[in-house]
Amino acid sequence: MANSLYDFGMIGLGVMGRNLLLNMADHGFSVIGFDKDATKTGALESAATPGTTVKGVADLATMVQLLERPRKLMMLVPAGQPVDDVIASLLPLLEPGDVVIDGGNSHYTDTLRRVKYLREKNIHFMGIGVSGGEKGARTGPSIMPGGDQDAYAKVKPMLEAIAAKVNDTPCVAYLGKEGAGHYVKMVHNGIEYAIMQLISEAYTLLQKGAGLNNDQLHEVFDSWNKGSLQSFLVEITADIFNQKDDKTAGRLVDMISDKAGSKGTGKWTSQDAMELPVAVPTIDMAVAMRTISAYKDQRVAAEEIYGDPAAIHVTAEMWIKQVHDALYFATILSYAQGLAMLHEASRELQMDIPLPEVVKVWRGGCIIRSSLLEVFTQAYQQNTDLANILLDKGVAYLVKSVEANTRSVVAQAATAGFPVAGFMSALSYFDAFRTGRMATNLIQAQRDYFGAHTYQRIDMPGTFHTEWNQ
Ligand SMILES: NC(=O)C1=CN([C@@H]2O[C@H](COP(=O)(O)OP(=O)(O)OC[C@H]3O[C@@H](n4cnc5c(N)ncnc54)[C@H](OP(=O)(O)O)[C@@H]3O)[C@@H](O)[C@H]2O)C=CC1
Ligand SMILES: O=C(CO)[C@H](O)[C@H](O)COP(=O)(O)O
Repeated sequence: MANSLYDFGMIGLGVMGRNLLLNMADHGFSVIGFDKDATKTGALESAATPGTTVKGVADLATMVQLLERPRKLMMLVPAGQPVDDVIASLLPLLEPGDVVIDGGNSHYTDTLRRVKYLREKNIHFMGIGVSGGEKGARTGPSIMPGGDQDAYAKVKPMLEAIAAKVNDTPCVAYLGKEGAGHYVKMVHNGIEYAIMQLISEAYTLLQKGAGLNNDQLHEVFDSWNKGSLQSFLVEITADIFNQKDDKTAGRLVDMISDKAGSKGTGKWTSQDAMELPVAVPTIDMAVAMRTISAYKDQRVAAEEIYGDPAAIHVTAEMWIKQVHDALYFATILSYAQGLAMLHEASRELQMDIPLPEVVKVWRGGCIIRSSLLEVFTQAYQQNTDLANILLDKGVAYLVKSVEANTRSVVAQAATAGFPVAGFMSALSYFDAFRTGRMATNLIQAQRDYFGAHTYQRIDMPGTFHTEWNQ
């Protein structure tokens, strides 16, 4: 490699950057990575598969000089200021036509700003969502590119080579204009938050409601992963219940604090949904529950005052079946909310997001991959402009098949006092969505009564105001 230039460069050799670069090398690309921490550049080279071409450098200018023109490089650094800092350091080193990719979880409005700024300097800037965590990055992630189509053409063969494959189809596709890649990744993470919240609710209903121990929880989630709930998140949940603690005689899950962290993408999904506007209450609830999880002292004090949930009065066998169905129902509703958000954002923000491609890209490699994505892929084959997957006949059949058990779980959990805001919000969204005439006519009447906000009638066109109670 002494006189040759490298195919691809990576800035930031943390969890994602290191593994994605090694994945590229495994697929025959010569790669070079930069990190300011020399231990990470050394670790990159020593982790490379023998026979692959991988170099680590601790000087950015050296990396840029060693890249084939036009240069193709990606940054995988924390979102926010670090991305702007990297761009500022890169700019004096680049030439017109070079392609710079932000593969991190940046907010799409930052990506829009950076695309514009770098376009003025004839640099192609792309926001690309990457999902799959550490293992996915190494062996095949789901990749969500958006932005400059010419730039995408330059990196497409490499992205297709490293992406996860489903039936030999790479889990990567062009997903829309400018900030679309990061928008789709943000909503992916919003759905991820919702499903994780629902699984944690199923856990409490089975553990505290039916008295299942960790071995039994492992068995239940493992069996669920072999059926209609097959998914990456259910699969890793089964594994988690099996993990022994290396510091005590118990299981690790029981020793982990119940304060859940977050890096922002779930909150952004809720915030941007309200901006559009579109309703994503199960995602909103998932964000809120992580927030409530931080109020540890207050929750412990409140438990003293209000007591524990009451018992569930069905057999464990029946309860497991009902909770399974509620999780299936609410998981479909979480995808429905996220995909409806993408449908609306595509139109409202002129991003041209191809929903049929999004669900195909999510079938493999990503954190929210599940057998349900095949169902949704078929739904979008029937109607490429489907506003909400709940309107698809195949999806409706599945939802109806588990509706009664979902109502039963929500009713019993509410009666007993279990915290199942995710399940409740999914059911509430469903019940509002399937109501042809909601009670919101009364809200319109109230708004007109106190604020002269006007209303529309159902029997004639126009805008009306009434002097109420005259
Ligand atoms: N971990 C995951 O599962 C996933 C993460 N992401 C996203 O990918 C991005 C990277 O995440 P991840 O790899 O987990 O993070 P890590 O913290 O593991 O790695 C980030 C790397 O960026 C470096 N870095 C930080 N600031 C700068 C800077 N100003 N200039 C140059 N390098 C810098 C860090 O160096 P140092 O440590 O020396 O500061 C570190 O090597 C984030 O946006 C994250 O949200 C996306 C999908 C999944
Ligand atoms: O993008 C990811 C997975 O898809 C990252 O793991 C992200 O950090 C998850 O979000 P949070 O840290 O807020 O739970």
